[in-house]
Amino acid sequence: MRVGLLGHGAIGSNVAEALRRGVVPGAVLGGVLTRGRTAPPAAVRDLPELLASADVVVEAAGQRALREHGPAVLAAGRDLLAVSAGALADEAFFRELTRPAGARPGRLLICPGALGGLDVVRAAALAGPLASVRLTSSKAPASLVQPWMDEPTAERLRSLRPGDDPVTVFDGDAREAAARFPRNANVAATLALAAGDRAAVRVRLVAAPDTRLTRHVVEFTGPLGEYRFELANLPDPGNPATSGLVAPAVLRSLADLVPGVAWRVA
Ligand SMILES: NC(=O)C1=CN([C@@H]2O[C@H](COP(=O)(O)OP(=O)(O)OC[C@H]3O[C@@H](n4cnc5c(N)ncnc54)[C@H](OP(=O)(O)O)[C@@H]3O)[C@@H](O)[C@H]2O)C=CC1
Ligand SMILES: O=C([O-])CC(=O)C(=O)O
Repeated sequence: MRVGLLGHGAIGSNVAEALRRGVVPGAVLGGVLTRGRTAPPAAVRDLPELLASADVVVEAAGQRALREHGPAVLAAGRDLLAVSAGALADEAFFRELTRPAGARPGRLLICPGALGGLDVVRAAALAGPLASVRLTSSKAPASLVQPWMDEPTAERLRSLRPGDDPVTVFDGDAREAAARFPRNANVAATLALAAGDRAAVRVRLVAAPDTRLTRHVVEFTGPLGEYRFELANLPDPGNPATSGLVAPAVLRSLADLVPGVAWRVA
């Protein structure tokens, strides 16, 4: 299975390196497409070249890149494994990507990324509607700074030090979280997709000066019980906004796509 990579940053470079080391038996690196700010190994010039090099395309390049390239990847019949699920919070784009054009379009697959436990969320959602679905994410304050923030707010986040109180920077629904924090709240959109109701997930983003870890706490109630689980991920050294777990999560998802795998914990 030839893997085409969109993006060669914190996630993409780790995925590329692991594929070259043979971490996923049966999967090899096809090509890598970036905006050209770096020159990654196996670099290709444009999307047609990436598609020619790949059976499956991994998007690890951001919500804008998923919008730009996702429809053409699917229309070309390639499966698309996406990490920037926040782009799907936009209703029109969600419809476009989940009803792809083309005679035999590829499948859209959402990687769990920095999150886990989505098997439980999806199973519980099949038993009946979920209630009070909540995600609370806390991470390094500086990685929550956004271009649209006013300077005093951005500066307040940048100047938080260990010992200072945590600051809630967002409290609202998953759709708005994903749009306002495109490099932080893809997990919120992923949880909303897993829960089956993209409007119902309540999201709180917290700037936490006291921890090295990025925490995601998922809570919900379903017809079969009450659930709460927490992940505490070390940030990726290349991008503190991104959990180090995301690249291995991509590799795990790719391993499940290799043809001929006889069993799996799905
Ligand atoms: N679901 C999840 O749990 C998570 C999802 N994410 C998503 O993954 C994305 C990537 O994260 P990360 O690797 O840390 O980001 P980085 O900023 O480290 O890397 C981004 C890479 O994408 C490339 N890129 C950007 N725009 C385009 C484009 N239009 N076409 C092709 N390549 C492009 C950049 O190329 P260049 O070098 O040329 O600029 C760069 O190589 C995030 O923006 C976020 O959307 C991130 C963390 C968790
Ligand atoms: O990496 C993380 O912990 C989560 C993240 O940035 C995102 O969902 O965009």
